[in-house]
Amino acid sequence: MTTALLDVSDLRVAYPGRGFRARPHEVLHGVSLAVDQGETLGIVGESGSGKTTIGRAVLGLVKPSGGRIGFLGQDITHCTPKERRALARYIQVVFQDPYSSLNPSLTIGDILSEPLVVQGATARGARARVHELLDQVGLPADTFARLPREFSGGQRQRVAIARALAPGPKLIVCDEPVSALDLSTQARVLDLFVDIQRRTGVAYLFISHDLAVIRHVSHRVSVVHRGDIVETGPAGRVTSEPEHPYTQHLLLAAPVADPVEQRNRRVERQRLAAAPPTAETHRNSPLKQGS
Ligand SMILES: Nc1ncnc2c1ncn2[C@@H]1O[C@H](COP(=O)(O)OP(=O)(O)OP(=O)(O)O)[C@@H](O)[C@H]1O
Repeated sequence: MTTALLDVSDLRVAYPGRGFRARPHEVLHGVSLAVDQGETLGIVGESGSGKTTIGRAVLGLVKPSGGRIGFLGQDITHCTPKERRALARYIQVVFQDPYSSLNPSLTIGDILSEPLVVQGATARGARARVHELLDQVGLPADTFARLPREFSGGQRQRVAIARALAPGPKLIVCDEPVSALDLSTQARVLDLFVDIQRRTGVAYLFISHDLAVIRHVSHRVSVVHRGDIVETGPAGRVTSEPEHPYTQHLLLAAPVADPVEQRNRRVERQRLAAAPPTAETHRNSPLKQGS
């Protein structure tokens, strides 16, 4: 049996309650998922469902109240700060906002060199590696000496991707990495993620509220609803023939260009809301035919 790269089982996270004697508020109720080497697991769900909290727990940014997070067979649920710093060599992150995630006073060259020098690279070695990374994410060599403010959102997100790639990680947690970008830039950046994975074999835990984005990049998809995973399966199947009523609702709520299709979906959504589907109604659903 091969060990999954990331193996999360029965993960629970509770945030502190607000106010005097308020009780902790549990937002993940026992989430289990696994990501294999070189695989993309998409995490999709509505706002507030707990997607970001899953990513933050994997990154060690929130403390689980229960469950286990394994990485290459090691238990990383409760790491010390020192162990967490060592793990940064293997687990990296790309956040949503390319504007706030880069230090505005450093050149791109310095931003990208820093993690390499921390790992022990010489200034010359780091410089050569940064040029390689810029090339890998499709940015010109003169990017090195420039500041983040000189770049568009899409270009900044390419810098953020290069920074995540710098230590040669095995897993990147991507938290809504294209949702601040316009549609055509989104498509190019998503293609870049796919291309980088082909070349490097890195795995992604890819978080998005957008089913179309998730479908584009994922091998498998887990659907999160109110702190639980309600469905996991191959991306094509989950995003076109969902089994769980919540995923069906999510698919019907996604915007489509064709106004007739949009109307059909609205009617189907209302029907689903009025009567949760049985196996029979699901078989006859328009989702099974058109999407
Ligand atoms: N630091 C925090 N303190 C208290 N509650 C929090 C905190 N962060 C998130 N929550 C709550 O936890 C729940 C899950 O939030 P989370 O950000 O994980 O959801 P999400 O699916 O990523 O949503 P979005 O797509 O809007 O970011 C929400 O009810 C949210 O209000």
